[in-house]
Amino acid sequence: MADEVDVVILGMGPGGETAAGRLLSAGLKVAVVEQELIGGECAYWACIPSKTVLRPAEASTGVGRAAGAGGARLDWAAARDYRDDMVRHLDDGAQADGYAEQGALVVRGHGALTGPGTVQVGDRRLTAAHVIVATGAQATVPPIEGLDQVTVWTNREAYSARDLPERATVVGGSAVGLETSLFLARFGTAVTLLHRGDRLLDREEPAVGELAEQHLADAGVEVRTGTSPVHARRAGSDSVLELDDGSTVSADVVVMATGRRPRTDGLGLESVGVTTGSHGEIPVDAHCRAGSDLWAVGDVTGVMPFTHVAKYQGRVVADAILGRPHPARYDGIPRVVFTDPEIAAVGLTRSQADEHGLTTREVRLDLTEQLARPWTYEQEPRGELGLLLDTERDVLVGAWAVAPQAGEWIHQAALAIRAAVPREVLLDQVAQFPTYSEGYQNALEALDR
Ligand SMILES: Cc1cc2nc3c(=O)[nH]c(=O)nc-3n(C[C@H](O)[C@H](O)[C@H](O)COP(=O)(O)OP(=O)(O)OC[C@H]3O[C@@H](n4cnc5c(N)ncnc54)[C@H](O)[C@@H]3O)c2cc1C
Ligand SMILES: NC(=O)c1ccc[n+]([C@@H]2O[C@H](COP(=O)([O-])OP(=O)(O)OC[C@H]3O[C@@H](n4cnc5c(N)ncnc54)[C@H](O)[C@@H]3O)[C@@H](O)[C@H]2O)c1
Repeated sequence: MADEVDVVILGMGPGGETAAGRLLSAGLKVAVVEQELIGGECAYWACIPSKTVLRPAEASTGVGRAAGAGGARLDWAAARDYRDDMVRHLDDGAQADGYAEQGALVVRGHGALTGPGTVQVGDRRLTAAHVIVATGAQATVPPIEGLDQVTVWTNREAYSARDLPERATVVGGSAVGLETSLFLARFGTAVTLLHRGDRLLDREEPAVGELAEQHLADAGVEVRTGTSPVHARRAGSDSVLELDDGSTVSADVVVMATGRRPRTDGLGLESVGVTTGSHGEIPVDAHCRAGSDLWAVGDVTGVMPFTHVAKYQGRVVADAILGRPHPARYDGIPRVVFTDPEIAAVGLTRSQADEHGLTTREVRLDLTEQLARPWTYEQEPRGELGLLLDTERDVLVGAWAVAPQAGEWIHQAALAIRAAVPREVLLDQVAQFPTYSEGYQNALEALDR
């Protein structure tokens, strides 16, 4: 016999949870299916533990950077204990109880579509008017010969480790690679970061990658660009990578930060006529519709793999199911890397604007030359801001910042881009004093000159 509900949600990471919360509040009968832990990758092995252990690292160096303060000491055991509390000791019992109390049918196990509106979880069959696929993504490890001989970590091991290695080789020069390198280096690991491209964060403006490399080097990370591992081998207790430039790197652990792939294995997509895209993603329209009464949200859609996007898409789908559809827009979505200082960006890069045929003007501002806040904040101030203006529409289309707390104050640019706020309004807007946000006005004025 089948359990009949209004909506089945496959996967309870941030995307699934957001949709579930909204649909349950509206009084719908919802079944939530989870094969591991309610909360998903983000809550247990990604965003939450990584930001939790990066924070003491930032705070302790921040103390040293503030004149008259000093003497902060990092304590890995204490940081780890707090991290373990933050990830609920990998126990989602309270989450399951919470959903059950809200009226959800909580089903444990791997869910697979068996046809339109039907899902099989073990020997349990669910039928529903709508199915939302929110199964996320998993770390990919490149097929390097010999890798099975060495100690390999992905984000899961890095952010649940009890003990940290003395030496680590991190492969991948994007968000996970940068954050993990900084976290390990701050807690005393000797880190070599390998990146096959010429510049870190190569989807961002060139200046961003250059600043990222400089700040990581300042934190003691050895950054090696333009090289990748081609072979791995064990030498005693060492995990050795042989690189394509003929050199080798030895460490206790190799951390693979080489990207993620949508989780669609065994999902039964063929039973509902869905074919995945070239990166394994489930293609969706602007309402996150993947088929007739079939929806997909979060990393599995390959749209923008961030928790805030998964949550946004969860809202978009819930609203569509509840009869108040609105298309998702992604032009004002911030991208942040929690290094020290933080790296934040939103909108288009110059080369993307060129591809769109936009006429643009850009400005890059050293905030320490014009603002008071970097100097009141730390004695060796840091901070740069870049803006990209569409000169025909006279609105911002891109922004980036590499500066303390940039992830907090990028939102002004995000809203300006999303709402196409006219430049003259932005110029007339007043920021309180002193703040890094004042940089927007200086940068906009510099654009005029
Ligand atoms: C190290 C790291 C740090 C990150 N930090 C940030 C950050 O600071 N900010 C940010 O915005 N993003 C961050 N991200 C990205 C973020 O983790 C993802 O974008 C987010 O988790 C996506 O949410 P989701 O709901 O799509 O999927 P997930 O969080 O992956 O959840 C999917 C859930 O579906 C379940 N599932 C899968 N298949 C099935 C099935 N067939 N049946 C039942 N259940 C299933 C899984 O067990 C999982 O619980 C980080 C990623 C990594 C790796
Ligand atoms: N703060 C945040 O919001 C945050 C933090 C961490 C991760 N994330 C998200 O999680 C996702 C995963 O991050 P990521 O950094 O793992 O993935 P990514 O896809 O952004 O970057 C993968 C990196 O690995 C490299 N790489 C891939 N294959 C390789 C190979 N065979 N040899 C050498 N290098 C190789 C790529 O050049 C790239 O630098 C991203 O989409 C990211 O946005 C977000």
